[in-house]
Amino acid sequence: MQNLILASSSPRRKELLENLHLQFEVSSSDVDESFDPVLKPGEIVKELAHRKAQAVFNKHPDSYVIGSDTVVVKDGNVLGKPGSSKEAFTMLKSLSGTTHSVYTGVSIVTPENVITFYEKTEVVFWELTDEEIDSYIGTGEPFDKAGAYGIQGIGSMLVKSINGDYFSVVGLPVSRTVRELKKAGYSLP
Ligand SMILES: Cc1cn([C@H]2C[C@H](O)[C@@H](COP(=O)(O)OP(=O)(O)OP(=O)(O)O)O2)c(=O)[nH]c1=O
Repeated sequence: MQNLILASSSPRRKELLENLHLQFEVSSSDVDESFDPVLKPGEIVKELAHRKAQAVFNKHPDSYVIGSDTVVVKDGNVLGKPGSSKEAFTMLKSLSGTTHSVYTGVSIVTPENVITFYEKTEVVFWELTDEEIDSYIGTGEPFDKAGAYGIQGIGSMLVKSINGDYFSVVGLPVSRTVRELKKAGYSLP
């Protein structure tokens, strides 16, 4: 049985992979999450996902390791996690009443292969009043999430529609990940 590791500290990613009833461990390592701003968003999330997976693989070189990274992109600006309430407000205000893209990169590093891909999902937000934005920030939910919202939580109230994989917005495009894992040589139970 091959050893599977999710290289992530995100409780959401763990939960999404658990839904598949696969046996895996969780391990994360601090990687530098800075990126070259001239890169396209798909390349950024692939690079960061690969960095996360490779760092854990280096410590467990006989394992199958999955790393992932999510960013929100609005008008060419790449939004990560907000560092303050003010930044969360600016992010949510920019997303209000418009469409943005969520990019999630996934990298699978194994003793024989490296497979890295990304998924893009379009998300449409309702028009939000400043009061609605402030009260959402007051819930504390935005702070550990790219773009300052969580579609799976109270942030679901902000979302009018999506086009693409819901699970990718939450942080891991599970169905594509499993297909790529199989291609990488992982035997599903
Ligand atoms: C847009 C959006 C993002 N997110 C989360 C997914 C990611 O956890 C987070 C983006 O930060 P990431 O840097 O991708 O991940 P992370 O730091 O949480 O975890 P790790 O690097 O250890 O794997 O934003 C949601 O939970 N819901 C959403 O709707």
